[in-house]
Amino acid sequence: MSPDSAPILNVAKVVKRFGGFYALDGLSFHVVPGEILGLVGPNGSGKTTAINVISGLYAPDGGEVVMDGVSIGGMASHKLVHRGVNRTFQVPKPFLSLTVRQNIEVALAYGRAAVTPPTMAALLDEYRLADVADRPAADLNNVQQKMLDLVRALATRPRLLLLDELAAGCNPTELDWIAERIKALAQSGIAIIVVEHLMGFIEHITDRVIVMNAGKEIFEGKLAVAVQVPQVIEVFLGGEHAV
Ligand SMILES: Nc1ncnc2c1ncn2[C@@H]1O[C@H](COP(=O)(O)OP(=O)(O)OP(=O)(O)O)[C@@H](O)[C@H]1O
Repeated sequence: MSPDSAPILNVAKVVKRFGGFYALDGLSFHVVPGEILGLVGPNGSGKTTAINVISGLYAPDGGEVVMDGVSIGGMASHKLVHRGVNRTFQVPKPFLSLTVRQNIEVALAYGRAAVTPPTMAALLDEYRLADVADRPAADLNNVQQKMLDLVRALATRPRLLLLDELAAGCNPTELDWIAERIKALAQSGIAIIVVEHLMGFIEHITDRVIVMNAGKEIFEGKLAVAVQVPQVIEVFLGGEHAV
């Protein structure tokens, strides 16, 4: 990442309410092309809601989501895919009765028309799905389902990729491999926002993190610095541990 790059995404004072509850309460951050930004915070702090708003699943109730200078808050997910925004889900959502190959074919056909698509063979190979290419997605194990979810997103040629707990449930060898894949994607210029609870993984792959609590950012910077900030320690460990 070049720190001088213009942001691809600006999230400015975004609010998302469910009834009277503020899941996002004035959240602001930005991400630049080629950057891996971590969104971390305790359970319920609003990380997935932020991903859901940016990817068009929810319309914000306030504030602005701006991509390439255009306000995209509330834009439908399929339109955002064509602008280059795509995501993975905490619980992957492939077409279970379609084969792995068919799932990827759908995504390839749906992706940004102006950008040359990656080949099926490369996607299957790079994400270790070649052996199961002709099996229904329902047959895949957890890691394979997650990789299929990632490949479906990549097949649409995103410029902004949102990864929601992609690494959860993976063993250390798989984590290393996934970390290298994500870093390679960022090096190709994709801006990546990663939501994870695995702090070692986050430290290894991110350039910066936003620490969230109660729908707001309470820290922005390196994770190694974040873990020394009393307010961050307090939200992760509880008040009695704060220094
Ligand atoms: N559709 C919804 N309806 C009502 N409340 C919701 C909805 N989605 C999220 N919330 C609430 O908003 C808050 C933030 O949820 P969110 O899933 O964004 O947190 P999170 O930081 O991703 O948590 P986790 O780390 O456990 O995944 C939680 O209190 C959650 O219960």
